[in-house]
Amino acid sequence: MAALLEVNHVSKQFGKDTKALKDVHFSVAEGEFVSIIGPSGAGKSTLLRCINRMVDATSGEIIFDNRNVLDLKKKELKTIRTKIGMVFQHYNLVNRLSVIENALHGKLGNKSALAGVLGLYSIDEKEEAMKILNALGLADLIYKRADQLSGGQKQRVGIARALLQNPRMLLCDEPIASLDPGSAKVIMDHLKNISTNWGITILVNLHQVDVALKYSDRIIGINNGQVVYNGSPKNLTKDDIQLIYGSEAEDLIFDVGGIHAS
Ligand SMILES: Nc1ncnc2c1ncn2[C@@H]1O[C@H](COP(=O)(O)OP(=O)(O)OP(=O)(O)O)[C@@H](O)[C@H]1O
Repeated sequence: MAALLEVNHVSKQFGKDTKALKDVHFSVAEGEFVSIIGPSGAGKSTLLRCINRMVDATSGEIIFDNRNVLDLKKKELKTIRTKIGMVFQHYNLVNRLSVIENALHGKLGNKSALAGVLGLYSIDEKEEAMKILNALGLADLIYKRADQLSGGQKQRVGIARALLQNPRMLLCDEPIASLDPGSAKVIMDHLKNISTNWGITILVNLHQVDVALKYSDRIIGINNGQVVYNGSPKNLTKDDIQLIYGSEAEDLIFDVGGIHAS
């Protein structure tokens, strides 16, 4: 399948000394579900942020839908960002607004500033929001304020908002790190369904190796800003885990249990 995203030799340096990404190189096919794993500080969030230019890479190329994201001017960047939805660990909802108002914020990238400020949404947009909220099991909660929701419900609103952009890809930065195991499973099942049945490409940062093994078409392992594993979950060995996590690996191998012997 054709690559939707190509990350070509991307490096990112913060200040004089911090090399957060070093010559990172991989591609992602349309509709693929790819997990990025690695220890704290490995560069996972920086990588996702470079892809939608929340952070500017120091060098390299990021080709999304045949355009180099790093070359885009403000207006083109705004257009391409509507095609790249972002899902955050802490949801980034507006607490005083309702579920449906938060979800409709996904449409703001396509609107004039005035229409956005006035909250002017068409009937079609509202119907689309209802359809997506229904698919995410939120139909009964549409008028509830965001600050009255559970963490798992908030994250589903965050996903609905991202889907209302009509994205081709979702970047999910630790989407289950603040959730209990039950809510985490619901979120991962929704993300998998969005990739498999809606054809939307998913790139997700995860701390949990067992979750990455269960849900991913492919795993990218990062250590100290470098890609040290890029392959199928089926082929991930204890040696690969050791390479990705270094001294933290022993606990993880114990937790993951079923991982293949190298
Ligand atoms: N805005 C910034 N300014 C300076 N250094 C930064 C900045 N953002 C990240 N870093 C540094 O870049 C490196 C990679 O950080 P990043 O947050 O991408 O790692 P991570 O793998 O996502 O970690 P975690 O799993 O803990 O979220 C770290 O050394 C971090 O301190």
